[in-house]
Amino acid sequence: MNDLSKRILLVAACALVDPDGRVLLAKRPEGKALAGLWEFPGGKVEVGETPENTLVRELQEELAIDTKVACLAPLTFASHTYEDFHLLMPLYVCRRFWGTPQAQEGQELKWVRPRDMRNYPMPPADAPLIPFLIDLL
Ligand SMILES: Nc1nc2c([nH]c(=O)n2[C@H]2C[C@H](O)[C@@H](COP(=O)(O)OP(=O)(O)OP(=O)(O)O)O2)c(=O)[nH]1
Repeated sequence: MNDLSKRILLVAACALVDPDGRVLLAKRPEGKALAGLWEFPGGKVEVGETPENTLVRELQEELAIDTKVACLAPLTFASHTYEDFHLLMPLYVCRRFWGTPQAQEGQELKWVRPRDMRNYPMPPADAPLIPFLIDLL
């Protein structure tokens, strides 16, 4: 199968930033694809959603925090071919949210400085995103 015959999966991801310039990573639970890897919170963009809507929903579902579309700033994106699909993943930055992130799905959470992210194994699509966060923060 060549790349062009794969479906494009649109996933919205968020770099939540704390006042110290650290970014929240979540460990993908056992049993899921890419289990054990550290990822940015987010998820698939559902029919009828904008990527920003998706993030407001996912941040509430996964972390029980509230934010607003206006608090999500686009930073960059990932474009990566996996075996079953091609991932297109816009990455947003969010510094303004309400509540303290608490894992709602048993995921381990960690606030990590971008320069330390190389110590946290991430999905292959995510590696090219790290330099953008290092530059920003
Ligand atoms: N949320 C998120 N997903 C990522 C990242 N990097 C990366 O390759 N992905 C991939 C993993 C999944 O294939 C897809 C996200 O899908 P998802 O989190 O909504 O769905 P999932 O695989 O957990 O499965 P499910 O909800 O359908 O059970 O994007 C990342 O940094 N954050």
